[in-house]
Amino acid sequence: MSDILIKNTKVFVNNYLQPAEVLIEDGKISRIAKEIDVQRLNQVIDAKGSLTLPAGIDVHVHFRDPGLIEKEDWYTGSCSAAAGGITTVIDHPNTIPPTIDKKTFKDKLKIANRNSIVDFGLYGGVTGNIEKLPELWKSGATAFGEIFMAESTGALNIDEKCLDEALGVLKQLDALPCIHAEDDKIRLECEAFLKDDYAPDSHSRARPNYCEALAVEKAIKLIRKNGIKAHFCHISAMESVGLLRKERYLDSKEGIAPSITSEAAPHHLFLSTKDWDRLGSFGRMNPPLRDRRSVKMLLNSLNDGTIDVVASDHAPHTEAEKDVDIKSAPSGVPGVETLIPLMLVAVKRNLLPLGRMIDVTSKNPARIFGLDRFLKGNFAEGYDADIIIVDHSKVTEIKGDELHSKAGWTPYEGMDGIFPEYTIARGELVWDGDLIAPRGRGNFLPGRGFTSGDSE
Ligand SMILES: NC(=O)N[C@@H](CC(=O)O)C(=O)O
Ligand SMILES: [Zn+2]
Ligand SMILES: [Zn+2]
Repeated sequence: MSDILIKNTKVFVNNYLQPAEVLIEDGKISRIAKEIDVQRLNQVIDAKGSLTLPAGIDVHVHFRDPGLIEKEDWYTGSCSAAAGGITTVIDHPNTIPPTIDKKTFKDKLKIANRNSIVDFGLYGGVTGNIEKLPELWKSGATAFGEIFMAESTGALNIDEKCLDEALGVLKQLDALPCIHAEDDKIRLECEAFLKDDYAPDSHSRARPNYCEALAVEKAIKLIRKNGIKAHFCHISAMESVGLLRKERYLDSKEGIAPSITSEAAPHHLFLSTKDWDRLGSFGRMNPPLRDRRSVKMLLNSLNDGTIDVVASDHAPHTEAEKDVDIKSAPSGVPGVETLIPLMLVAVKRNLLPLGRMIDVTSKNPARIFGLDRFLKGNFAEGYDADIIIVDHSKVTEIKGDELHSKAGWTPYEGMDGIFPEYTIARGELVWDGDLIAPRGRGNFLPGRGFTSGDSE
């Protein structure tokens, strides 16, 4: 494996940016110092004053492979990740077939092993398959979900009774459930009421804030009843944030670590219901675009620590699939490649501090999903060299046709992004303006329940 010395750069260490050099050996960060003297080196990168930062860990992607590879596959999805500064992903189970038992898990693992250029974990799906959860855990599922409380792409949603049962089993396994919280009864009622309304923004009205908040509330009750730790996917409504804040408070009063963690998606942080006019049916995703008040609240809660993680919910669909009326369009937008670029612009605009951005895109996802065991999520000597080099002054326009997802479009068209100059994954240069990584170089990062021999 080639060694790399990054010269003429700045690193964010001890809470401030400081000039440094970074030495990478055997895939690890081996030294961070003002000056590093080495005799023989394979490669020197002159960062020309750019920042060397931890790469992102995106715990919420839908790479669509197997079964939906007209939308994305493990190679294109992982290329899109690497080009956007993400070196680890966790893939959700709503593929065809869905990842809901040992066989479908192993089949997806084989495909990912052969094709992914970034390291990856896989979620185990939760449907009516309660008796299959232990075998998914043993096969190496990182966590479980997304557990759909309402219909979304793939229609894997379950009712409260089934959720309760699943939480009971996952508690026994000591595995983490990840919940897509929307209330399906409210969705059905609102959709029926809006059945003749074809305005794109009717999708936001069909799944209103209280549709999410009520599901969050119900899920919290079941989480507490089962005494389990849990994670909420893509929180978007201000009312949900209030509920999560309360749970944080209750845990802190008991003097215990937070039992409930959550993530926000870039489309809920950087887009709003104002974008319906521009996006039309391309703006359809679940949970839907929210109004400015929720957007502001979401950003505040990312800053104050109520929300722990930013994850893309990369959910690509082709342009042809999306370019239909709002009710026929599938839900979901691509986002793995634009997550870090949008967050870097947010830092530049003082919407959140750089240290907090690093926490929510790298440190916290590693800790919550147990990837710190693999030496991920810490920009420090001895940890995996998962690194991006970014020129913070170089703001460019996001263009869908320059991104690497099969989707070929982005809801952020024309918006500002700061893209990485280089992405280094476990010490290997994978992106330098071109993708230079061999297919299949990504490693599987199995969950804690993995029993070797059970998953080859
Ligand atoms: N977010 C979406 O609107 N769609 C996701 C599924 C999901 O996360 O709900 C998809 O897989 O297409
Ligand atoms: Zn979801
Ligand atoms: Zn999703």
